[in-house]
Amino acid sequence: MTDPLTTLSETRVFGGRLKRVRHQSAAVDCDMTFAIFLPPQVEDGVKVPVFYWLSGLTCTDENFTQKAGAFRVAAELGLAIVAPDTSPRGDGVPGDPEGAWDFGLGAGFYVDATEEPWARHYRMHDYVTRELPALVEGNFPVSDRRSIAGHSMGGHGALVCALKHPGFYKAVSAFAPIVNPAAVPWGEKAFGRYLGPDRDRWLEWDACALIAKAPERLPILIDQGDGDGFLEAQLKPQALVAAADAAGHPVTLRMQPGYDHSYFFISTFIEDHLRHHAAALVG
Ligand SMILES: N[C@@H](CCC(=O)N[C@@H](CS)C(=O)NCC(=O)O)C(=O)O
Repeated sequence: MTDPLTTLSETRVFGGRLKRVRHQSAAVDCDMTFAIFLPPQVEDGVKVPVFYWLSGLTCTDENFTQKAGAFRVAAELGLAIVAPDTSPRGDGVPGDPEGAWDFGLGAGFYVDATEEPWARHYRMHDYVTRELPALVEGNFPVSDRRSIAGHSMGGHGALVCALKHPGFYKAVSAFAPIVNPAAVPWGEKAFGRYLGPDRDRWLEWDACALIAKAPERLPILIDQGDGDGFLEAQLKPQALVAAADAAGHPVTLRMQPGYDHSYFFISTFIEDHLRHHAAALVG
Protein backbone atom coordinates (compact mmCIF):
# COMPACT_ATOMS: atom_id res chain seq x y z
CA MET A 1 0.00 0.00 0.00
CA THR A 2 1.35 3.44 -0.85
CA ASP A 3 1.67 6.12 1.84
CA PRO A 4 -1.52 8.18 1.65
CA LEU A 5 0.30 11.33 2.80
CA THR A 6 3.02 13.32 1.01
CA THR A 7 4.94 15.84 3.12
CA LEU A 8 5.52 18.91 0.95
CA SER A 9 7.52 20.84 3.55
CA GLU A 10 8.52 20.71 7.20
CA THR A 11 9.59 23.79 9.17
CA ARG A 12 10.74 24.24 12.77
CA VAL A 13 8.74 26.94 14.60
CA PHE A 14 8.58 27.76 18.36
CA GLY A 15 10.06 24.37 19.21
CA GLY A 16 7.40 22.52 17.22
CA ARG A 17 7.04 21.53 13.58
CA LEU A 18 4.85 22.92 10.81
CA LYS A 19 4.18 20.56 7.93
CA ARG A 20 2.32 20.97 4.66
CA VAL A 21 0.80 17.65 3.65
CA ARG A 22 -0.83 16.54 0.41
CA HIS A 23 -3.17 13.59 0.03
CA GLN A 24 -5.80 12.17 -2.27
CA SER A 25 -9.18 13.00 -0.77
CA ALA A 26 -12.08 10.66 -1.38
CA ALA A 27 -14.53 13.17 0.10
CA VAL A 28 -13.79 15.90 -2.45
CA ASP A 29 -12.31 13.60 -5.12
CA CYS A 30 -9.07 15.49 -5.76
CA ASP A 31 -5.67 16.08 -4.20
CA MET A 32 -5.87 18.29 -1.12
CA THR A 33 -3.18 20.11 0.86
CA PHE A 34 -3.45 20.91 4.56
CA ALA A 35 -1.12 22.40 7.16
CA ILE A 36 -0.45 20.78 10.52
CA PHE A 37 1.48 22.31 13.41
CA LEU A 38 2.72 19.84 16.03
CA PRO A 39 3.78 21.47 19.30
CA PRO A 40 6.96 20.49 21.16
CA GLN A 41 5.01 18.29 23.63
CA VAL A 42 4.64 15.54 20.99
CA GLU A 43 8.39 14.94 21.21
CA ASP A 44 7.84 13.66 24.77
CA GLY A 45 5.37 11.09 23.46
CA VAL A 46 2.30 13.11 24.43
CA LYS A 47 -0.78 12.90 22.18
CA VAL A 48 -2.00 16.47 21.86
CA PRO A 49 -5.49 17.85 21.12
CA VAL A 50 -6.20 19.49 17.77
CA PHE A 51 -7.45 23.01 17.00
CA TYR A 52 -8.95 23.03 13.49
CA TRP A 53 -8.87 26.37 11.65
CA LEU A 54 -11.12 27.13 8.67
CA SER A 55 -10.01 30.10 6.56
CA GLY A 56 -12.10 32.53 4.56
CA LEU A 57 -12.68 33.44 0.94
CA THR A 58 -9.61 33.39 -1.35
CA CYS A 59 -7.47 31.55 1.23
CA THR A 60 -5.46 28.33 1.11
CA ASP A 61 -3.91 26.36 3.97
CA GLU A 62 -1.16 28.99 4.11
CA ASN A 63 -2.92 32.25 5.09
CA PHE A 64 -3.40 31.25 8.71
CA THR A 65 0.01 29.64 9.12
CA GLN A 66 1.83 32.67 7.71
CA LYS A 67 -0.24 35.55 9.09
CA ALA A 68 -2.08 34.61 12.30
CA GLY A 69 0.93 34.39 14.62
CA ALA A 70 -0.59 31.43 16.44
CA PHE A 71 2.38 29.14 16.97
CA ARG A 72 4.06 30.66 20.05
CA VAL A 73 0.90 30.27 22.14
CA ALA A 74 -0.07 26.91 20.57
CA ALA A 75 3.39 25.62 21.49
CA GLU A 76 2.98 26.87 25.05
CA LEU A 77 -0.48 25.30 25.39
CA GLY A 78 0.38 22.02 23.68
CA LEU A 79 -2.15 22.35 20.88
CA ALA A 80 -1.81 20.93 17.38
CA ILE A 81 -3.28 23.15 14.67
CA VAL A 82 -4.73 21.81 11.43
CA ALA A 83 -5.57 24.25 8.64
CA PRO A 84 -7.19 22.79 5.51
CA ASP A 85 -7.64 24.46 2.14
CA THR A 86 -10.93 26.30 1.52
CA SER A 87 -12.11 24.34 -1.52
CA PRO A 88 -11.28 21.45 -3.78
CA ARG A 89 -8.79 22.39 -6.51
CA GLY A 90 -7.06 21.00 -9.56
CA ASP A 91 -7.78 19.70 -13.03
CA GLY A 92 -11.46 19.04 -13.51
CA VAL A 93 -12.60 21.04 -10.48
CA PRO A 94 -14.98 23.73 -11.74
CA GLY A 95 -14.65 27.27 -10.42
CA ASP A 96 -16.79 30.38 -10.68
CA PRO A 97 -17.97 30.72 -14.30
CA GLU A 98 -17.05 34.44 -14.25
CA GLY A 99 -13.81 33.90 -12.34
CA ALA A 100 -15.11 35.69 -9.24
CA TRP A 101 -13.28 35.22 -5.92
CA ASP A 102 -16.40 34.69 -3.78
CA PHE A 103 -17.49 31.36 -5.27
CA GLY A 104 -15.86 28.10 -6.36
CA LEU A 105 -12.09 27.83 -5.97
CA GLY A 106 -11.11 29.25 -2.59
CA ALA A 107 -14.79 29.48 -1.68
CA GLY A 108 -16.17 26.04 -0.85
CA PHE A 109 -18.31 27.41 2.00
CA TYR A 110 -17.82 24.15 3.96
CA VAL A 111 -21.06 22.66 2.63
CA ASP A 112 -21.75 19.39 0.80
CA ALA A 113 -23.02 20.50 -2.61
CA THR A 114 -26.00 18.70 -4.08
CA GLU A 115 -26.21 20.46 -7.46
CA GLU A 116 -24.29 19.94 -10.70
CA PRO A 117 -21.56 20.63 -11.62
CA TRP A 118 -20.51 21.15 -7.99
CA ALA A 119 -21.72 17.96 -6.24
CA ARG A 120 -18.76 15.76 -7.18
CA HIS A 121 -15.98 17.87 -5.61
CA TYR A 122 -17.56 20.54 -3.41
CA ARG A 123 -18.04 18.38 -0.31
CA MET A 124 -15.94 20.40 2.10
CA HIS A 125 -18.15 19.69 5.13
CA ASP A 126 -17.66 15.95 4.78
CA TYR A 127 -13.94 16.56 4.23
CA VAL A 128 -13.47 18.78 7.27
CA THR A 129 -15.67 16.88 9.75
CA ARG A 130 -15.00 13.26 8.75
CA GLU A 131 -12.14 12.50 6.36
CA LEU A 132 -9.60 15.04 7.61
CA PRO A 133 -9.94 14.28 11.36
CA ALA A 134 -9.66 10.53 10.64
CA LEU A 135 -6.55 11.12 8.54
CA VAL A 136 -4.97 13.41 11.12
CA GLU A 137 -5.75 11.13 14.05
CA GLY A 138 -4.52 8.07 12.16
CA ASN A 139 -1.20 9.55 11.06
CA PHE A 140 -0.03 12.09 13.65
CA PRO A 141 0.58 12.02 17.43
CA VAL A 142 -2.73 13.67 18.32
CA SER A 143 -5.66 12.70 20.51
CA ASP A 144 -9.33 12.65 19.58
CA ARG A 145 -9.95 15.90 21.47
CA ARG A 146 -10.80 18.51 18.85
CA SER A 147 -11.99 22.09 18.59
CA ILE A 148 -12.79 24.32 15.64
CA ALA A 149 -12.49 27.99 14.74
CA GLY A 150 -12.43 30.06 11.60
CA HIS A 151 -12.64 33.41 9.86
CA SER A 152 -15.46 34.87 7.76
CA MET A 153 -16.57 32.03 5.44
CA GLY A 154 -14.49 29.81 7.75
CA GLY A 155 -16.23 31.28 10.79
CA HIS A 156 -19.50 30.19 9.24
CA GLY A 157 -17.91 26.81 8.60
CA ALA A 158 -16.69 26.43 12.19
CA LEU A 159 -20.07 27.35 13.67
CA VAL A 160 -21.95 24.99 11.35
CA CYS A 161 -19.52 22.10 11.96
CA ALA A 162 -19.88 22.49 15.74
CA LEU A 163 -23.67 22.89 15.61
CA LYS A 164 -24.16 19.89 13.29
CA HIS A 165 -21.85 17.52 15.21
CA PRO A 166 -22.65 17.68 18.94
CA GLY A 167 -19.91 16.17 21.07
CA PHE A 168 -17.34 16.07 18.27
CA TYR A 169 -15.71 19.40 19.17
CA LYS A 170 -14.86 20.58 22.70
CA ALA A 171 -14.80 24.30 21.80
CA VAL A 172 -15.79 26.64 18.96
CA SER A 173 -15.00 30.24 18.12
CA ALA A 174 -14.96 32.58 15.14
CA PHE A 175 -13.50 35.80 13.80
CA ALA A 176 -15.89 37.94 11.75
CA PRO A 177 -18.09 34.95 10.80
CA ILE A 178 -20.82 34.92 8.15
CA VAL A 179 -23.45 33.92 10.71
CA ASN A 180 -26.55 33.99 8.49
CA PRO A 181 -25.38 32.92 5.00
CA ALA A 182 -28.93 32.11 3.87
CA ALA A 183 -29.74 35.83 4.10
CA VAL A 184 -26.64 37.67 2.81
CA PRO A 185 -25.19 38.10 -0.72
CA TRP A 186 -22.10 35.86 -0.34
CA GLY A 187 -24.21 33.02 1.03
CA GLU A 188 -27.09 33.50 -1.40
CA LYS A 189 -24.71 33.22 -4.33
CA ALA A 190 -22.90 30.16 -2.97
CA PHE A 191 -25.90 28.29 -1.57
CA GLY A 192 -28.02 28.98 -4.66
CA ARG A 193 -25.40 27.21 -6.75
CA TYR A 194 -24.09 24.50 -4.39
CA LEU A 195 -27.48 23.63 -2.84
CA GLY A 196 -30.03 24.75 -5.43
CA PRO A 197 -32.93 27.19 -5.31
CA ASP A 198 -34.87 25.69 -2.37
CA ARG A 199 -34.03 28.11 0.44
CA ASP A 200 -35.37 25.74 3.09
CA ARG A 201 -32.44 23.43 2.35
CA TRP A 202 -30.01 26.30 2.90
CA LEU A 203 -31.07 26.47 6.54
CA GLU A 204 -29.26 23.18 7.20
CA TRP A 205 -26.06 25.18 6.64
CA ASP A 206 -26.93 28.40 8.45
CA ALA A 207 -25.75 28.96 12.04
CA CYS A 208 -28.68 31.26 12.88
CA ALA A 209 -31.13 28.51 11.87
CA LEU A 210 -29.16 25.60 13.35
CA ILE A 211 -28.71 27.22 16.75
CA ALA A 212 -32.45 27.13 17.41
CA LYS A 213 -32.48 23.32 17.51
CA ALA A 214 -28.89 22.58 18.58
CA PRO A 215 -28.83 19.52 20.88
CA GLU A 216 -25.65 20.76 22.58
CA ARG A 217 -25.10 24.25 23.99
CA LEU A 218 -21.35 24.59 23.36
CA PRO A 219 -20.40 28.20 24.23
CA ILE A 220 -19.47 30.32 21.19
CA LEU A 221 -16.79 33.05 21.28
CA ILE A 222 -16.87 35.61 18.46
CA ASP A 223 -14.54 38.55 17.79
CA GLN A 224 -15.71 41.12 15.24
CA GLY A 225 -13.98 44.35 14.22
CA ASP A 226 -16.32 47.33 13.99
CA GLY A 227 -14.17 48.72 11.16
CA ASP A 228 -14.75 45.61 9.03
CA GLY A 229 -15.97 46.64 5.57
CA PHE A 230 -18.07 43.47 5.29
CA LEU A 231 -19.83 43.90 8.64
CA GLU A 232 -23.15 45.40 7.57
CA ALA A 233 -23.75 43.58 4.27
CA GLN A 234 -22.33 40.09 4.89
CA LEU A 235 -21.55 39.33 8.53
CA LYS A 236 -24.30 40.73 10.83
CA PRO A 237 -23.16 39.03 14.06
CA GLN A 238 -26.12 40.51 15.98
CA ALA A 239 -28.34 38.09 14.05
CA LEU A 240 -26.56 35.18 15.74
CA VAL A 241 -26.74 36.84 19.14
CA ALA A 242 -30.51 37.27 18.68
CA ALA A 243 -30.95 33.64 17.58
CA ALA A 244 -28.75 32.41 20.43
CA ASP A 245 -30.61 34.48 23.01
CA ALA A 246 -33.92 33.07 21.77
CA ALA A 247 -32.55 29.53 22.02
CA GLY A 248 -30.71 29.95 25.32
CA HIS A 249 -27.36 29.26 23.65
CA PRO A 250 -24.31 30.95 25.25
CA VAL A 251 -22.59 33.40 22.87
CA THR A 252 -19.95 36.00 23.66
CA LEU A 253 -19.67 38.63 20.90
CA ARG A 254 -16.75 41.00 21.37
CA MET A 255 -16.96 44.05 19.10
CA GLN A 256 -13.39 45.25 18.66
CA PRO A 257 -13.15 48.97 17.97
CA GLY A 258 -11.35 49.99 14.79
CA TYR A 259 -10.37 46.50 13.60
CA ASP A 260 -10.96 45.47 9.99
CA HIS A 261 -11.48 42.07 8.31
CA SER A 262 -7.81 41.22 7.87
CA TYR A 263 -5.31 38.87 9.44
CA PHE A 264 -3.94 41.88 11.38
CA PHE A 265 -7.22 41.66 13.33
CA ILE A 266 -6.96 37.87 13.68
CA SER A 267 -3.35 38.02 14.85
CA THR A 268 -4.33 40.57 17.53
CA PHE A 269 -6.87 38.27 19.19
CA ILE A 270 -5.79 34.74 18.23
CA GLU A 271 -4.14 34.23 21.62
CA ASP A 272 -7.49 34.71 23.39
CA HIS A 273 -9.10 32.13 21.11
CA LEU A 274 -6.32 29.58 21.59
CA ARG A 275 -6.58 29.97 25.38
CA HIS A 276 -10.39 29.66 25.17
CA HIS A 277 -9.97 26.40 23.21
CA ALA A 278 -7.19 25.06 25.43
CA ALA A 279 -9.35 25.52 28.53
CA ALA A 280 -11.76 22.97 27.03
CA LEU A 281 -9.19 20.72 25.35
CA VAL A 282 -6.26 20.31 27.69
CA GLY A 283 -6.27 18.50 30.99
N1 LIG B 1 -10.56 40.56 -2.32
C1 LIG B 1 -10.09 40.34 -1.01
C2 LIG B 1 -11.28 40.05 -0.13
C3 LIG B 1 -11.43 38.69 0.37
C4 LIG B 1 -11.06 38.62 1.81
O1 LIG B 1 -11.04 39.62 2.56
N2 LIG B 1 -10.75 37.43 2.20
C5 LIG B 1 -10.42 37.19 3.58
C6 LIG B 1 -11.33 36.12 4.08
S1 LIG B 1 -13.04 36.52 3.78
C7 LIG B 1 -8.98 36.74 3.69
O2 LIG B 1 -8.64 36.11 4.67
N3 LIG B 1 -8.15 37.05 2.68
C8 LIG B 1 -6.80 36.56 2.62
C9 LIG B 1 -5.81 37.22 3.53
O3 LIG B 1 -6.10 38.29 4.10
O4 LIG B 1 -4.72 36.64 3.72
C10 LIG B 1 -9.03 39.28 -1.11
O5 LIG B 1 -8.78 38.81 -2.22
O6 LIG B 1 -8.36 38.93 -0.10
